[in-house]
Amino acid sequence: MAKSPPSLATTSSNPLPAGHPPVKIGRIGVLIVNLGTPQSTDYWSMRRYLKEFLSDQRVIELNPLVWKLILNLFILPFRPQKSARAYRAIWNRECDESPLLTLSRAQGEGLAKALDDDRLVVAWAMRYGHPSIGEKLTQLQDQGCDRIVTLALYPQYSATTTASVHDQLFRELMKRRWQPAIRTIPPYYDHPAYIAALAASVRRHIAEQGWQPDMLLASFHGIPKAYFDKGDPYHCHCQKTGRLLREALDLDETNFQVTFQSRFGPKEWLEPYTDERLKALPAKGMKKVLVVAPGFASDCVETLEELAIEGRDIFMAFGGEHFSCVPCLNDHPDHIEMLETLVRNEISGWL
Ligand SMILES: C=CC1=C(C)c2cc3[nH]c(cc4nc(cc5[nH]c(cc1n2)c(C)c5CCC(=O)O)C(CCC(=O)O)=C4C)c(C)c3C=C
Ligand SMILES: [Fe+2]
Ligand SMILES: [Fe+2]
Repeated sequence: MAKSPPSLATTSSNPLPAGHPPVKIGRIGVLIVNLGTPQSTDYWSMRRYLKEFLSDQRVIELNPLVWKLILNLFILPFRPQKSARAYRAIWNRECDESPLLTLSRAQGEGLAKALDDDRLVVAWAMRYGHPSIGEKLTQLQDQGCDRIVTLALYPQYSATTTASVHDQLFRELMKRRWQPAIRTIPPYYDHPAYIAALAASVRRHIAEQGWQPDMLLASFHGIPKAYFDKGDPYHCHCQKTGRLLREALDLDETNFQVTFQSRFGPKEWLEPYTDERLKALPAKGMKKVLVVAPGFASDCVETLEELAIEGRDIFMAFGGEHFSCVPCLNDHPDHIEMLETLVRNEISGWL
C-alpha cells in the first residue's frame, strides 16, 4: 500500500526569496549502483569505458603517472578490440545494449515495485559511464529526497568496487551546497536471504538441466593478490559466501570449490584461477561441472562470455562432458525481495 511523503515543504508553506526555485524535501532516495558497461561495442565506446574504469586509482594502485603512460601506450590501443569481441558475443541485440544495462534497469524497476511507497524514490546508476551516480543524485534531490540510501551491488566488499562507488558518491556530494543525509548499505556476503537465494538458484538450475554435477565451482571475480596482502577483506568475504553456500547445498570440499576469474595483467591474482581448475577437473574424473558466480549481482560479460562461452570451451577441450552456468540472481523475485529487505532494514530509523 503506497504511503504519502511525511512532509513536503514547498514555497507556499515555506516562503523563499523571489526567484528562488521551489524546495521539496521529505523523501528518501534509494540508489542501487553496479559497475558500468560500454554504450556500444565500437572501438571508441569500448575505449571510453575502459579508460574511465582503468583510470580509477581504486582499481589500479600503481603510481598514477606511470600507469597513465602504460594505459595510453600499451592498453588502450589494443584492449578495446579484445573486449569488444567478448561484448559482441553476448550483446542484447533486441535493445541494442549490454546485458548488464538491461538487468540493472529490471532490478531498479523490480525494487521500486517491491518497495511501493510514495516516500521512497528508487534509482539505479553505474559507477562508470551512464547513468552516472551524479545524474541520479541530481534527479533524486529534484524529486525531494533529502535522505539517500545507497546499495553497491557487490555482495563481497572490495576497495576496488564498493569503496570506489562510495568515493564517487562523496565526490559528487562535494559539488553540492545542500547535501542529503547518506547511508551506505554494508556488504551482504553472509546475509541469510542472499545465501538462500543463491542456493535456490543452484537447485532450480540442476532440476532444469536434468544432470547432477560432479563439481560445483563458485567463481568470483579476482583482484590482485597484493591488494589482499594489504588488507582488502574481499577474499575472506568470498570464502565465507562459499562456505555458507556449500553448507546450504549440503555439499563438501570434494564437490564444491571457490575459484577466481577475470585476471587482468601479468601480476599474481587471487587463486585458484577458474580457468586452471576447469582444465584440471576432467583428468580427475570430474566431467560434469556446474559453475555459479555468487559475486555478480547480474549476468554480464564476465559470466555470459568468460564463464559460459570461454569457460565451456576450455572445459570441453580438456575432456569435460557436461558444463553449465547458473544464471546470476538478476531480477529474480528472490533477489528483489532480498534487496528490499536490505533497504528496509537500513532505512527503518528514517521512517
Ligand atoms: C585491474 C583490473 C580490474 C579489477 C581489480 C577488477 C575488479 C572487479 N571487477 C568486478 C566486476 C566486474 N568487472 C567487469 C569487467 C571488467 N573488469 C575489468 C578489470 C578489473 N576488474 C575489466 C578490464 C573489465 C571489462 C571487460 C574486459 O575487458 O575484460 C564486469 C562486467 C561489466 C560488463 O559490462 O558486463 C563486472 C561486473 C568485481 C566484482 C571486482 C572486484 C571484486
Ligand atoms: Fe572487473
Ligand atoms: Fe573477463
